[in-house]
Amino acid sequence: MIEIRQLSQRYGGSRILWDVDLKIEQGSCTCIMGRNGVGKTTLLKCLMGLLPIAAGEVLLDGKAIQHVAAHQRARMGLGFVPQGRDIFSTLTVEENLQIGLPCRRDGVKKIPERIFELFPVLAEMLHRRGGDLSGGQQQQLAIGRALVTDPKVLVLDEPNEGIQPNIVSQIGDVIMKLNAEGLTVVLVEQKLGFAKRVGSEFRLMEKGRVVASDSMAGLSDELIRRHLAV
Ligand SMILES: Nc1ncnc2c1ncn2[C@@H]1O[C@H](COP(=O)(O)OP(=O)(O)OP(=O)(O)O)[C@@H](O)[C@H]1O
Repeated sequence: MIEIRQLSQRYGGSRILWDVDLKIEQGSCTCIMGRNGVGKTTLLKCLMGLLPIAAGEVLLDGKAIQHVAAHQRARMGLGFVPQGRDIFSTLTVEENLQIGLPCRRDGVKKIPERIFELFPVLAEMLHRRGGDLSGGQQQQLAIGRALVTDPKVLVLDEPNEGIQPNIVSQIGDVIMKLNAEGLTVVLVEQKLGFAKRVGSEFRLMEKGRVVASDSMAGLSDELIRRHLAV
């Protein structure tokens, strides 16, 4: 479904991603893991078209999209929940959700009820300003906003960073439910327990390269010790 081939990326003079090869299978929940600074966020931004790439290919359903603009990738079915959430703090919850509507391929102009079934708190807070929500509520709003686009793939960058445990657990439930319904999920995740709970696949990064790829059951103690332990 998604294939990244020989992708390289640099910030100015420093090279961040080195010949990254990565496959994401349709219907999987793939966790991209690795220590701080190995290039996980940079890789997601390259996938989403938010950063230019120096070399390589990004394919969605066999079609090369590395030159396609970010807003068009959203229309093609890539939904993104960025690190830090990027909620519009002066807009209401409803307005934040409506931002996703123009990306829909089916022309639906109303926020689907499903979003409020998944995250009831968003219905309760509909007319509050985004900036007035707690961190956990903002994260639910960011996921809701991505789901409003009706994505084929939901891409999340550390959705649990700085969030209280009961909301982390709710977010995990929602991700697993959506994945069980067929939504492909790509997730940058540092929390090992969460990754093991929701993920079906892992991709391990070290110094700008993917160094191990397998089903989650194959994430051995040795790989954890070598590439994840701090
Ligand atoms: N805008 C930028 N300009 C220059 N260097 C950057 C920029 N953004 C990130 N970097 C550097 O690129 C490298 C990879 O960063 P990236 O954020 O992709 O890693 P990460 O694995 O997502 O880390 P974290 O888990 O801390 O978010 C780091 O060395 C970082 O300092």
